[in-house]
Amino acid sequence: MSESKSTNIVWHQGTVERPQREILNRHRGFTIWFTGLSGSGKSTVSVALEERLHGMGCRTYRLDGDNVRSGLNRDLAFSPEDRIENIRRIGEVAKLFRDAGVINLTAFISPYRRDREMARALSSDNDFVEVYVDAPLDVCEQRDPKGLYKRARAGSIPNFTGISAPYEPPEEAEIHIRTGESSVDECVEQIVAYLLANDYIESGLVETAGDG
Ligand SMILES: Nc1ncnc2c1ncn2[C@@H]1O[C@H](COP(=O)(O)OS(=O)(=O)O)[C@@H](OP(=O)(O)O)[C@H]1O
Ligand SMILES: Nc1ncnc2c1ncn2[C@@H]1O[C@H](COP(=O)(O)OP(=O)(O)O)[C@@H](O)[C@H]1O
Repeated sequence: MSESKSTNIVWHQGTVERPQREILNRHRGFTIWFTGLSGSGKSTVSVALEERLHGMGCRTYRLDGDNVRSGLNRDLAFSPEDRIENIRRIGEVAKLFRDAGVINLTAFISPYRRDREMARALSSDNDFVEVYVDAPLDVCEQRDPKGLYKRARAGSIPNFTGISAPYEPPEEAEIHIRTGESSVDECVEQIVAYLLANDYIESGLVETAGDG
C-alpha cells in the first residue's frame, strides 16, 4: 500500500526552500501530533492550542480526522488497512506543512504505534512532538460528544476504537496530557510550556512582528 508505484521521478529543487520560509515566518515548521481515543479531547485541545499559538504570532494549520476524512481521505473507512493508509497520508501532509515552515497540529486517533512511528520517521530529529491525549475509556464514553460510543455499544458502528478495535498508547510521547484531570486551558499551557522550554517557539513574536 505504501510502496511507491511511480518510477523515473526526479526531485525538483526550488529556490525558495524551508529555511527561507522559516525566516519569513519567524519560527520553525514542526508537527504537534495528537493521539488518543475518540472523545479524549484531541480536537478540543488542538483548537485551543492553535488559537493560543496564533495569538503568539505563529503560522499554524490544524488537520483533524473528521475534517480530513470528509475530503482528502474520503475513500478510507476504519479497517486496520484504511487506518494505516489514513495515517500514512497524514504523515506525508504534515511533512509538507513542515516544509512550508508551518506549525501543524494533527488530531487523529492514530491507534497504531507503528504508524505514528512511521509519521515521525518522515521528520527530522526534533520537528515532531507527539502529544498523548490521555483519558480513560469510561471518561470518553461518558463524554460521548458525538454519540458514537452509544452507537458502537449498540453494535451499529463496527471497529470502534476502544470498544471493538485496538488503541496502542504511546510509550514515549514528548507530552502526556490527562484531560480527565486537567482543564483544557491547563493542557494548553502544559504544551506551550514544553514548546517554549525546548525552543520550538519563543515568546514575543507578536511584540516584535513588523520590526526590522
Ligand atoms: N469505527 C470508528 N472508530 C473510531 N472513530 C470513528 C469510527 N467511525 C467513525 N469515527 C469517527 O472518525 C474519527 C476518527 O478518525 P481518525 O482519522 O482520527 O481515525 S484513525 O486515526 O484512522 O483511527 C472519530 O473522531 P474523534 O472522535 O475526534 O476521534 C469519530 O468521529
Ligand atoms: N481537559 C479537557 N480537554 C479536552 N476536552 C475536554 C476536557 N475536559 C472536558 N472535555 C470535553 O471532552 C470532549 C472531547 O471531545 P473532542 O475534543 O471531540 O475529542 P476527540 O477529538 O479526541 O474525539 C469535549 O466535549 C470537551 O468539551
